Amino acid sequence: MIVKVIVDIPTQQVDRPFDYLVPSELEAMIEIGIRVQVPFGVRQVMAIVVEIVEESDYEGKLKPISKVLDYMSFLNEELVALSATIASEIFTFRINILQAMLPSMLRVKYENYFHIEKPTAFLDLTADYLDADGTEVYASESLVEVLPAKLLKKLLNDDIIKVEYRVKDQVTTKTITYIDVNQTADDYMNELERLNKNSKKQALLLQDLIENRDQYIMMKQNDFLNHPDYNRRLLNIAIENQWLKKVVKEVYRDPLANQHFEPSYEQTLTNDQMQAFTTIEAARQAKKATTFLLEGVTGSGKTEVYLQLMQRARQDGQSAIFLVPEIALTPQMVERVKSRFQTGIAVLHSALSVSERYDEWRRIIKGEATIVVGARSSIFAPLKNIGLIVIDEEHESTYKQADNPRYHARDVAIWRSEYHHCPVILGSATPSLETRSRAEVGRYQLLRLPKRINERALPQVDLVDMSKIVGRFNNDIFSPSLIDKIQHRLDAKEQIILLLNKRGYASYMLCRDCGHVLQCPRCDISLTYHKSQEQMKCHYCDYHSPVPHHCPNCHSHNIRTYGIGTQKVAETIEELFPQAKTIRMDIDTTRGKGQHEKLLTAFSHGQADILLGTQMIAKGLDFEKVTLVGVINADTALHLPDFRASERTFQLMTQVAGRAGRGRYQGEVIVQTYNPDHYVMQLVKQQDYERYFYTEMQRRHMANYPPYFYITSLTVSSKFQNQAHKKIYELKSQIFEAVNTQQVIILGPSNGPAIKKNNYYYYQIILKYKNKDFIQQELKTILSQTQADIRQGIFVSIDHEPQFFI
Ligand SMILES: Nc1ncnc2c1ncn2[C@@H]1O[C@H](COP(=O)(O)OP(=O)(O)OP(=O)(O)O)[C@@H](O)[C@H]1O
Ligand SMILES: [Zn+2]
Ligand SMILES: [Zn+2]
Repeated sequence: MIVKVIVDIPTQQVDRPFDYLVPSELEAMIEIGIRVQVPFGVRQVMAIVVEIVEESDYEGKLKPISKVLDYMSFLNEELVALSATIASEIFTFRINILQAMLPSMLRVKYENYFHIEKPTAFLDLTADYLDADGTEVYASESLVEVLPAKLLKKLLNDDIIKVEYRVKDQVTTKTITYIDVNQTADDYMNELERLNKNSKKQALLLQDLIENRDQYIMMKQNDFLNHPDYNRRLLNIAIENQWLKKVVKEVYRDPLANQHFEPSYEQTLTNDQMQAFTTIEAARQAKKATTFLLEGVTGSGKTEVYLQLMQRARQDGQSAIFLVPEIALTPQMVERVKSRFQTGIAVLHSALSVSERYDEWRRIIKGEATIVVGARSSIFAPLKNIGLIVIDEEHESTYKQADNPRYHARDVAIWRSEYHHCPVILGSATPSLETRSRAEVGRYQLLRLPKRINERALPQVDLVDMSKIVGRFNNDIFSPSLIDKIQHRLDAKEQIILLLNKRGYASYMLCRDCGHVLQCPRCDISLTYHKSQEQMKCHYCDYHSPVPHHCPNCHSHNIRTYGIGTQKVAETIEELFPQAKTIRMDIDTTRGKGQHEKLLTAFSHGQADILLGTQMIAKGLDFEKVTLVGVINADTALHLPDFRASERTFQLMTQVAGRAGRGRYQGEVIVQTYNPDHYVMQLVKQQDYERYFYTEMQRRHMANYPPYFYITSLTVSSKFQNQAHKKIYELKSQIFEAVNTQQVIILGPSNGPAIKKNNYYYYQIILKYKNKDFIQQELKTILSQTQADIRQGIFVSIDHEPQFFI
């Protein structure tokens, strides 16, 4: 057997398959997508099997692979083939894509352990190879050395043993402590007779052990301790006297096992929903890889359409992928999927432990989970026979990976759909301009849900001009009209969502005497004030320092924080509405695992009147009693130097406004802004996505921005400013000479000082072009030079369709 592998060396020269011999004893372990270790030059490297062949074209003598690193493959043929396409489309190496496709737990240092699931079967089958009969001994990597690969494979396939990944130096296994009986009832009788008459509790326990001995067999320690007459001291005595013994067992926890989901049933679709449903369902049945844009206003029932379509796919034995922008922010969505389907769902959540995640992947590969819910990287879930891919809130920038490999989940979804001949749904109330314009020209099929469910009205949006308010009232946070509306809703016992738009905005520290702003010494930005930890922090690197009491520049004590944080707003709410209960959601209050969910559940159960938060509260929430949404500061991000600044502002405002009035009561929205005449604010007020789309398209057209032009950014970074500076100009002239400058517009680098992040200096140029053919080859050339650049300490990155700029 010969395998073709891609080695884990990200350079152009080796970005192709290499042939290796498989020693016959390892053949049984080989699968496509499995990681192996191979000799490469003078060293051993990791490699991924991309093809299994019988013969090689290679002239020389083939070397054998040294080791098999996995016991099961997390990739399949489809994904391995796709990795080549993606790599060439986004200017990176194939190994980078393959690595990104693997579950993240394989990217950390881990050890394999074997857990023996079926001891009897295990002992029967391995009797010829193992002399000891204790199964514990073999529950480690050493099993590989003792058993032939074929047998090992059989044990794994038949679930007799299971591989468990444990992160090195980190205990991830969860245990439960049991207590167990250690003597016979007669023995307990004897003990009771010998017992000092004053030991009442002990007597009670022994009495019960005599009468109900069976109940103490493998009893959970907690159950014992919860017994009203027992306590820890008693347990310790019982163990010392050997009446009882302790047994510690590992548990494999299904992250969703303890959660109960009320089953939800299919709703009768509205006419608009029905139309979308039947069109997409027809494409699925006809095995057409059509991409649909489901453009539906907030609360129009997009999710119900996804769920019913996934249900149909499942009924036909197909699988489905459902992508959400961020799992932690969308607990309600996960709950809706769970409660509809109950079983066979894998939720790929970054907060899962390594072993939990391993279990989820294994269920996907074994076909036990056919619906995968997750964020961006779940688009690589190794499902077979996909019948539908859904990308909810398709406009979110989180679908594009910000660092290498810079893939966009939407593109991957469309490629996969072509392989599986299945439809893709891109859903949003505010589609990205790229997507909406593709629907315009027919590359995607546009389906609309223009109305809310049950003909509910969209909430009324009012703009409040803050420039007329600041300084005239007691506080600069709430306008009188917002205060008025909040009071009104509180009186009516309805709920309120308040958004503090922190995008492009932070609290910094400024000296009132000399104007000095506290800066990060390693980066080019001001430090942000974090009240909860009383620290100044850098948002680019991990630099932090205590809050200074005097200005480091002029020593004045007149140094203060500027800008508002959620904490400050929460304090103001408390002053203004002492009777109201507020839940605050921001990075500080949601740090713990499951914390988002807890806060949102509390709010949905009516345990608070006001939900105050940053943009994390804008997405997908469906609370029926929310009738007022207040945006405290709408335009902090409007003037960022980014051509998508207004698009993002429009999307955020529309999304958050959409949280109001989803139930029986009419909703309203107050948007506080310093730019009430700005077209974005006007269109937010009118809640008119279509008008917004055409207006914005015109602006993009005039400035030659996407979707009229493609954009690729080239970023150079180095610890030495002059080196980075020199390199960016070299690249610029290299491109200038190689391409037709009628076809490719080169912008930058900007004349300002270099951006400095974490002690690296950054320069960027932007390429704009209408036709990829004019630039493709040159970008590949630049990619092929990167290895040589790295040796000189210069990092060049190519970002096709960047979401953010430096
Ligand atoms: N056909 C239907 N009949 C009755 N209720 C429905 C129907 N479809 C959806 N709903 C309900 O209407 C509400 C809004 O629907 P849903 O959350 O699916 O809208 P959405 O378009 O996904 O919302 P958003 O994009 O604003 O998050 C939900 O509470 C949902 O259960
Ligand atoms: Zn910094
Ligand atoms: Zn000063």
